Amino acid sequence: MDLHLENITLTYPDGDTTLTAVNDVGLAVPAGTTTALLGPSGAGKSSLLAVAAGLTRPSSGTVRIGGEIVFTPATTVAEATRVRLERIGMVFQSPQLLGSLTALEQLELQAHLRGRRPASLRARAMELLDAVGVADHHAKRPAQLSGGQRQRVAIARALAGEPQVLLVDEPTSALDHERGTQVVELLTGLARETGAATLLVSHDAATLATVDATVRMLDARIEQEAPLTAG
Ligand SMILES: Nc1ncnc2c1ncn2[C@@H]1O[C@H](COP(=O)(O)OP(=O)(O)OP(=O)(O)O)[C@@H](O)[C@H]1O
Repeated sequence: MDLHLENITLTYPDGDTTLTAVNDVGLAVPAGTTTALLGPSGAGKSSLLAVAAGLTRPSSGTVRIGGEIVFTPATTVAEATRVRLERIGMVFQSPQLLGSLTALEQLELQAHLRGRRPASLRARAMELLDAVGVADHHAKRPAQLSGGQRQRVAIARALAGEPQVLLVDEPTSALDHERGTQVVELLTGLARETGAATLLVSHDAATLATVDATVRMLDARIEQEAPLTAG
């Protein structure tokens, strides 16, 4: 489903005044496509992602998924949590896997928590681990995996909940250029395959050849929106 951020403003209290982290930002991510959010440190990227995830209430503006308003300044924590559980997948900069579970179990737990009951939960989880290239490691715990493998498991785990929207914070920061490019390519392909509207924050423009669009933030505003040329 499409993700729409409409007129999003987010301010934080800053002493006697307020700091505007996101200033009247509009952004549309069509279903099945990937948009990369670029910009210097402090531009407001993580703040915008937090609003899109319902982790932070916007000061003004609305977030829609598939046309339906899901987050506004009035959304309660309980409502936001429900929407996040049912509709949104998240991948954080550091993969935040559960230390005691194998790669396969991380996915099974996620699907279970989200009430997903595919005919064969295990088969679907294995399919996703295969899609991200770590099926051979399905029985390993996080400590037995490399940083890149953990990142891939985290991506597969986010998709195990069958999210309509996938939000990804700096997926390549712990990876070298080649692996970073592979992970972005993987995310772009999975978004297309699953129909998830994917928004990914990145510092590394060089890894973004396969995304559908890039958006640059500067001083809390969107600076430009341009489809990347193919290749
Ligand atoms: N919880 C908070 N309370 C107060 N100010 C905050 C908070 N979170 C972020 N800010 C401020 O909001 C602005 C935007 O920060 P944000 O983290 O969204 O930027 P960013 O583009 O993601 O930066 P980076 O690339 O360094 O992560 C910054 O000036 C930051 O100091």
